Amino acid sequence: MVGSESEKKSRTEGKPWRWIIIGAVIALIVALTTASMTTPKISLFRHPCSCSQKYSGMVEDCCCDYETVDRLNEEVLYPSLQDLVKTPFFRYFKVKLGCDCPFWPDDGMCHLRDCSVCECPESEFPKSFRTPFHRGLPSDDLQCQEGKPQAAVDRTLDSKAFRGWTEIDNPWTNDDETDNAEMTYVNLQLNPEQYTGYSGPSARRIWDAVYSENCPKYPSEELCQEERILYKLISGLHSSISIHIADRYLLDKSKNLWGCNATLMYDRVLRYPDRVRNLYFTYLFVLRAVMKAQDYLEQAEYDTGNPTEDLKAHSLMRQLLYNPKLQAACPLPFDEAKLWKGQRGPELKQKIQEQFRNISALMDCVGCEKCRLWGKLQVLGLGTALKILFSDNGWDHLGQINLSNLSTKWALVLK
Ligand SMILES: Cc1cc2nc3c(=O)[nH]c(=O)nc-3n(C[C@H](O)[C@H](O)[C@H](O)COP(=O)(O)OP(=O)(O)OC[C@H]3O[C@@H](n4cnc5c(N)ncnc54)[C@H](O)[C@@H]3O)c2cc1C
Repeated sequence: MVGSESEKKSRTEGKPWRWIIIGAVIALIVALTTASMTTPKISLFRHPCSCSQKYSGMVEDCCCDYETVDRLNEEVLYPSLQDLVKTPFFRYFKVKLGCDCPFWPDDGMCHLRDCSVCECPESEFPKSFRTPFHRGLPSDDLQCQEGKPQAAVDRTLDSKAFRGWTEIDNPWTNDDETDNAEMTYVNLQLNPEQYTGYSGPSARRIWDAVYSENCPKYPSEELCQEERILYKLISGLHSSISIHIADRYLLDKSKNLWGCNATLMYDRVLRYPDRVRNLYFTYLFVLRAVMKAQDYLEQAEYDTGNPTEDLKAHSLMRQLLYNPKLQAACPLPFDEAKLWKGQRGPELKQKIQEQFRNISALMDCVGCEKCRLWGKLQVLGLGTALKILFSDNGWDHLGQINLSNLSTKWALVLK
């Protein structure tokens, strides 16, 4: 999978691939917060075959150009998000990790979540997973986990002072987040998005369902702008997932050596310009949601029970929201006011909302716990961005919402 040394070198020279990580910025700020926001030194623009293609001009359907996105990401968003995601407010994510797949409950995949949380026979379960603070890779003999042992989520929480989140409802997503009995907290810093070994029919089935049933392939003459946007959001998310897999790849299992798999990154994303463009699109869409929610994010309470860290989170958030470079260079990353205008507007919105809810529900069918965690987090981030941008009652309506998990989700998108 990994290319030759010279090939790899040529692919790793040049600009850092930082913007990608922010790409999901709005899965929002949530994805942001994670350790997965490392800085792969892959050059998007000087790849030997991708035709040293430099992306230029306006990002399609957006109001900002490629060069500006690259610059803002490198100078403002990426560094800010790196700090933000480490604060307790952003690093804890409340999630229902149970596998309640509503579409094909009997395909034998859903029991896998239990494997990773310890219903495997003791002999099958890596010892390292029983040690609360273990972070390395356990031996590779976990029979009942789809993917590999590294697919299991580390549920260690490192702060006793942490207060916990109040949940909110979102018409764009499927989860009932008020069902506390089934929710669990995860420290995202301990569970970076990375290669897990999850692939094959189960993974393929999810992606097929996402695209074919809920979000038809683009380009298609029959797609209107709103449908095209849904497709691009999902494709951008898919690119982001593939890039994270490539960025933190298990290069040598016997040595537990992790690093960037440049070949995989190229094969899955960089060689397809539309996948790269869709990543930029998703990035700007999420960024617009963050900027639209500026007042809300500024006034929100960042309260995890750790005053010093919470103050820091608030201050970092303010620095990000009021960054003069950001305001000047890209004041309106995406113009949501153009959408849902035609006669079919309300009907179309309902349809797309339902499709996105289906995609959200599909995350419960992902047969690898860590992939499910990140899939849910990022879809939640996108769902939050959709809610911010397309709420019927306008953004003020969201003033009643408790920020806690909302911002976590945003962080994800922004990652
Ligand atoms: C929600 C979810 C989360 C996942 N998280 C992880 C993870 O954290 N770690 C991990 O190791 N694995 C993860 N996986 C599995 C991973 O996404 C791949 O499915 C797996 O690595 C197999 O890859 P593949 O080469 O078969 O292509 P896949 O990525 O499975 O793609 C399937 C098909 O979709 C199309 N496609 C691919 N990319 C795009 C795009 N950007 N836009 C439009 N179409 C596209 C192509 O036709 C491709 O053949 C996840 C899967 C899902 C469904």
